[in-house]
Amino acid sequence: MKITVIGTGYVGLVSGVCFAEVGNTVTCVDKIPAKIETLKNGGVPIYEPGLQEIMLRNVEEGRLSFTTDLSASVPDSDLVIIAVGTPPLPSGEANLEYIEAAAREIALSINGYTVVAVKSTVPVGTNERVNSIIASLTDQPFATASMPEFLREGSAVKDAFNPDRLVIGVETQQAADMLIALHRPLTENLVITDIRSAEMIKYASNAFLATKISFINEIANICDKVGADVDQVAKGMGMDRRIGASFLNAGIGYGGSCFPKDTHALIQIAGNVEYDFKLLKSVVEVNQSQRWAVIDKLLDSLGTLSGKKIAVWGLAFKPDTDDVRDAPSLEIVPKLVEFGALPQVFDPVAADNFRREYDHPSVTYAENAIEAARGCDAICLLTEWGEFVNVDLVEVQAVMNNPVLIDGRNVYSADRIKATGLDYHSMGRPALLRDSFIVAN
Ligand SMILES: NC(=O)c1ccc[n+]([C@@H]2O[C@H](COP(=O)([O-])OP(=O)(O)OC[C@H]3O[C@@H](n4cnc5c(N)ncnc54)[C@H](O)[C@@H]3O)[C@@H](O)[C@H]2O)c1
Ligand SMILES: O=c1ccn([C@@H]2O[C@H](COP(=O)(O)OP(=O)(O)O[C@H]3O[C@H](CO)[C@@H](O)[C@H](O)[C@H]3O)[C@@H](O)[C@H]2O)c(=O)[nH]1
Repeated sequence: MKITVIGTGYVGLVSGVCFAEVGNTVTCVDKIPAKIETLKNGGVPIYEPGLQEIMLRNVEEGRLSFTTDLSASVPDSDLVIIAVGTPPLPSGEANLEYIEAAAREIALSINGYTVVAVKSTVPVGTNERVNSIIASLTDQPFATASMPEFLREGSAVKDAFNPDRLVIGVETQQAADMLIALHRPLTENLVITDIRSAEMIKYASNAFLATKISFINEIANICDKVGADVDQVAKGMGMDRRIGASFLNAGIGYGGSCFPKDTHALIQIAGNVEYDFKLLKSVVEVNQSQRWAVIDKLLDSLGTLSGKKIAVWGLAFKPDTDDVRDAPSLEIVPKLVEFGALPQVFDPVAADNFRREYDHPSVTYAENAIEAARGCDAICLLTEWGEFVNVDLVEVQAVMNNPVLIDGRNVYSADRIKATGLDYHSMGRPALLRDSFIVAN
């Protein structure tokens, strides 16, 4: 099958590589010449473990190419996938200008029967809008489809090749047959449904995962007060298959390019049909206040933050990515500065992206975890990179001015903390350091 993918962000690039790997001929298009230049030279404009190797192999074997010229590849394609951004508008609604522009460009280039599938996360009704834009600009035969993407940054390659399920929203059997054939090599778990339901599945999935995170974070806050351990609570809950163990890691809340944007968008989608999505509004509110828990714990430990050197470990919204979109660090570090603190920050790959979003003379950039900790009055771990998880805590304590460690992701065991004299604070694990705390793994 000949496929054009429009947009070379995470979704466009990873799905382009994935569909090439299973035997299709794929052209990835982006309107940013620098991105296409990087890709043509064998580079990857995003940080995604494992992607480059598969990408280069598919280029070498002639199944994958890159261009800025949409009109050159669309006419030959059986399938055109729209994977452009849908960033939030100030109202929280998804900005659909890139989707609509792509639909117009596709309409002017299609030649013969083509399926146009939207992979971007879009509100219910958007595929119908894409359909009417294309229909208004061409008399060529086409069908539209919704193919929401469920990959996670940092494990995008693994997710793309081992999906739990794939969702295909279609309205003709011909389009269904084509898209089933395309996805079968990846999984047997295909949900073939109508377009509106497919669009909704994506938002509902992200909103539910965000709900799990805010739920366990509130349980963590209660554990902090009643002297329990949220990790043990999550373990005990998660073994019930009706609940499931994943997405119950308490911490400083969710960030990234999807959960914050998509929860706000779903609240708006509901509001547009006069439905007040009370539960999801609370999920968002809990997530916001969870970020301040780090500051509260610092204030409890240090009294004041004015003039204090605070090491910040991790700036990316999660490990294994350089993405800082809606990262907790982008609110926590400015708040530290507002309180008069002097943050010493370190992230293995996201420091440049962070600095582009927030640059302040009070912030210094360290070369590694130990250098960030040197002379500090406290450390805040915001992202659970391996470098922080596996650090020698005895060495860390030795270089600090004052041994306070706020573990925003609950990564350290009781044994490791007890081997130090660190004044350790986690998110909902006050029971951890009690002598009577016994756990068997
Ligand atoms: N990032 C993720 O992990 C993820 C996962 C699942 C779904 N999604 C959804 O997928 C969509 C894309 O996300 P992303 O993070 O890959 O986006 P992104 O913003 O990183 O990349 C989008 C790319 O599309 C290009 N583009 C925009 N209009 C174009 C046009 N007319 N022609 C050619 N190129 C064009 C842009 O230049 C940009 O490079 C969003 O709706 C997002 O919510 C993202
Ligand atoms: O138990 C957990 C799990 C995650 N997080 C946080 O939640 C955020 C999102 O994490 P994750 O879901 O792993 O990353 P994303 O790449 O944002 O992926 C989500 O968003 C994508 C874009 O829509 C979807 O495709 C994925 O299925 C969905 O998991 C991060 O800040 C994590 O730190 C927690 O705090 N606790």
